[in-house]
Amino acid sequence: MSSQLINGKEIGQQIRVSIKEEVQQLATKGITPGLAVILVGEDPASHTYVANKEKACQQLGIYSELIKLPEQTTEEQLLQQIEQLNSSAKIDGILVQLPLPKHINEQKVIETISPLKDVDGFHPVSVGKMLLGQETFLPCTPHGVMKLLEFSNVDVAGKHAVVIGRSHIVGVPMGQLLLQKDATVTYCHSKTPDLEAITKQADILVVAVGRAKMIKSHHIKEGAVVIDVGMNRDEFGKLCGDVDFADVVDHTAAITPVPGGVGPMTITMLMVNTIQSAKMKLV
Ligand SMILES: Nc1nc2c(c(=O)[nH]1)N[C@@H](CN(C=O)c1ccc(C(=O)N[C@@H](CCC(=O)O)C(=O)O)cc1)CN2
Repeated sequence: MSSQLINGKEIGQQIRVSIKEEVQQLATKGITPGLAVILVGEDPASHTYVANKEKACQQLGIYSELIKLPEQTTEEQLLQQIEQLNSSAKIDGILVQLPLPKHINEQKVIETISPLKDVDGFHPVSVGKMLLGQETFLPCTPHGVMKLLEFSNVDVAGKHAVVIGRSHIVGVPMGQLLLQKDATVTYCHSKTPDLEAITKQADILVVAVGRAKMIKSHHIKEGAVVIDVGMNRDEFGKLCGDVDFADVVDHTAAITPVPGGVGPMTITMLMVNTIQSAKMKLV
């Protein structure tokens, strides 16, 4: 079967063209969107991600502040930093890069960010509104997946979507967003007894488990759409997803690669959320 490669870099780029136009429109009204990114510690991957977020802001004309804090930063110091940004007129969006060092309570940090500036969509207020289908900041990775499906003309309504993974950041909101587009959604997770029996029924399979190349061709229904949210290193240190791409690709109608699939959409959707926040100044 010939499979369509869902190119997140290209789709993200298309979306960024319209973001740039929106930023220019806002400039005519005296508004420059502003994003603050806080990075605590020395995790190399996190350093790369925040550098890419800064670069995206620069390319699109979004004002950005990168606040790098040492590993030993206390929870109290981090919360104070967030409070300052909550009241900064220049900042529309605040993002604290995850994961945080172990001595800091992630949930407390998320709940300190003003829901009005919660461009990650992780605050309980944003999560609640998302579940109710109300307008809010949607979490960037699942929102990015929905955009990939839309731009690839994958109609979700009436399809059986299976989500493997139940993290608060990806799996759970992913299923909700698919449900809101009228998919029939099944969640699978580490306690699901017969994974294959369920994934084999999926018209759309979204995998977000964090285990390199775990999903093989025997998990896939012929002609399924496969979305790989995983980001792992294989035995040679090469970046790979949760799906064994080479084994699966010929059985799919469409599939995202890693790298170049879901990952680039995460940063693009962060830019979308930052603009959405800045636009609230217009009303
Ligand atoms: N506060 C947050 N923390 C984290 C989030 C998040 O959405 N908010 N998500 C991830 C990391 N992440 C963004 O922060 C992210 C991950 C991956 C990519 C990406 O573009 N990946 C590339 C490959 C990059 C590489 O070569 O290493 C790809 O898939 O093509 C962007 C953003 C955890 N933390």
